[in-house]
Parts: sequence; structure tokens; C-alpha cells
Amino acid sequence: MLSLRAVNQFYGEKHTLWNVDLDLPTGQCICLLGAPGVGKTTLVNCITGHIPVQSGSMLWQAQGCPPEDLLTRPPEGRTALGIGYVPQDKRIFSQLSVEENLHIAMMAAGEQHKRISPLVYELFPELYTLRQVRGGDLAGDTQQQLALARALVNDPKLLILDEPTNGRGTSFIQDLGQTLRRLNQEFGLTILLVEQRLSFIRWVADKFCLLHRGRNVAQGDLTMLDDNMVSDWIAP
Ligand SMILES: Nc1ncnc2c1ncn2[C@@H]1O[C@H](COP(=O)(O)OP(=O)(O)OP(=O)(O)O)[C@@H](O)[C@H]1O
Repeated sequence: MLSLRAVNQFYGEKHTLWNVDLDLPTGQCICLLGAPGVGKTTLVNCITGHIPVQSGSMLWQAQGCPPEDLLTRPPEGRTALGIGYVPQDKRIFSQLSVEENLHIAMMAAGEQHKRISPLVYELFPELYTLRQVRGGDLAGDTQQQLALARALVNDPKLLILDEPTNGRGTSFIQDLGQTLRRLNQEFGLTILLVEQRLSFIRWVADKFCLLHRGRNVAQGDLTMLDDNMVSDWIAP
């Protein structure tokens, strides 16, 4: 679905991503992991188009369609193509209701006349009950559900989540794991998950990509991610 080759990114003079290669095959759940500050959020923002890359390629290929150069599209064009994003800071509109937040997300993808997919409220029934409540008045767990619902409302082909379990409790994490497994296995959604919690990663993901100081130092099936690798590259 998405292939990155030799991606380099700079913040001013600071070289942050170094020749990153990453493959996201259709229907798989890939976990992007690494210690804090290695460039995980930067990489997903390069994929969504919120941060420009200096060099490299990103080829997008939906089933039955010719490959497309993702780098030629602005962020909203990538959303329209099928990339849904749940950022670390959620970015929901606190003054707008749940329903308005979802409608704005659809408008951003050029789908202003569409109705909210019943699947979104099926996955998050609490959001249906609270659909007239302002985003800022929701509890933290429900805000995170709204951020996920907003990414799903445009029926993405690739869902990217940046540390969605961060700061959340056991019950939320359990529900999130079940939701992601369902989206991946029942609906065939491809998922790129930035995550630090190893038990969660082992539960939901098929493959991993390990970043260290902006370089992809290992990737493959999750069964290859052993304790030595974790202590060498991730543990402090
Ligand atoms: N806007 C920015 N301007 C300059 N440097 C930045 C900017 N954003 C991030 N950085 C730096 O780039 C590096 C990679 O940051 P990034 O947030 O991508 O790492 P990360 O692996 O996602 O970290 P975390 O797990 O803490 O979220 C860090 O050294 C960070 O300080």
C-alpha cells in the first residue's frame, strides 16, 4: 500500500530522518517503535504531509490502481486518498460538538455532503450518546475515541495512530486493542501504529519497524522483536 525509500528530513540544520525505508503492505498492522526523540512522530507527519521531506520517495498504491507519488499531494489530498491520522495531541476542536468535529473532518476530505458512517457510532456508541456535547467537555478517554472516530469517518485505507495509549487507563487500552484488531482483521484496514507499550504491540501488530536516531535499524515480523533488540535499542 505504501513504500518509503531513502526518506530524509531536516528541522532547519538538524538532520532528523536518515534514509528511512519502510513498507506498509495492505491489510497489515505495522508498529513503529523506538526510544523518545528518535523521529517517530516526525516520520508519520512526513507521511501525512504535515512536514516536508528533504529527499526520498513515498509511493502509494491502492488495490487495482496504479502507484501514485504521495509527495506531490498536500495533507488534505492524502486524507482524500485514504490516509487517516490520529495525532498524539488529538487536535479535536474543543468548542465544537462531537458531531461537528466529525463533519469538519469530512469537509476537510471534500466529503461535506456525506452522512457520518454508522460504523463510527457502532464502534463508539458513547460518541453517539454525546454527539451534541462539545469536544472540550468530554473526558480524556472519550476525546481519544473522538480523535479515532474523526480519522475513521472518511473511510481510510491506511490508519496512522501516534501513541494512542499514552496516558490512558487499562480499560481504554483493552477496548482500543479490540477495536484496532477488528478494524485490521475484519475490515482489512492497514494500520501504522506508533507505540511504546510492548504488550499492546505484541497483541495488535504483525510487523515492526524500529527507529534509532532517525534511522530504521530493524524491521520485520513481530516474532523477530526479541528482548535483546528491545534492550539494545529501546530500553533506557
Ligand atoms: N518542530 C521541531 N523543530 C525542531 N526539532 C524538532 C521539532 N519537532 C521535533 N524535533 C526534534 O526532532 C527529533 C525527533 O522528534 P520526534 O518528536 O519525531 O521523536 P519521537 O520519536 O516521536 O519522540 P516521542 O516518542 O518523544 O514522541 C527530536 O530530537 C525532537 O526534539
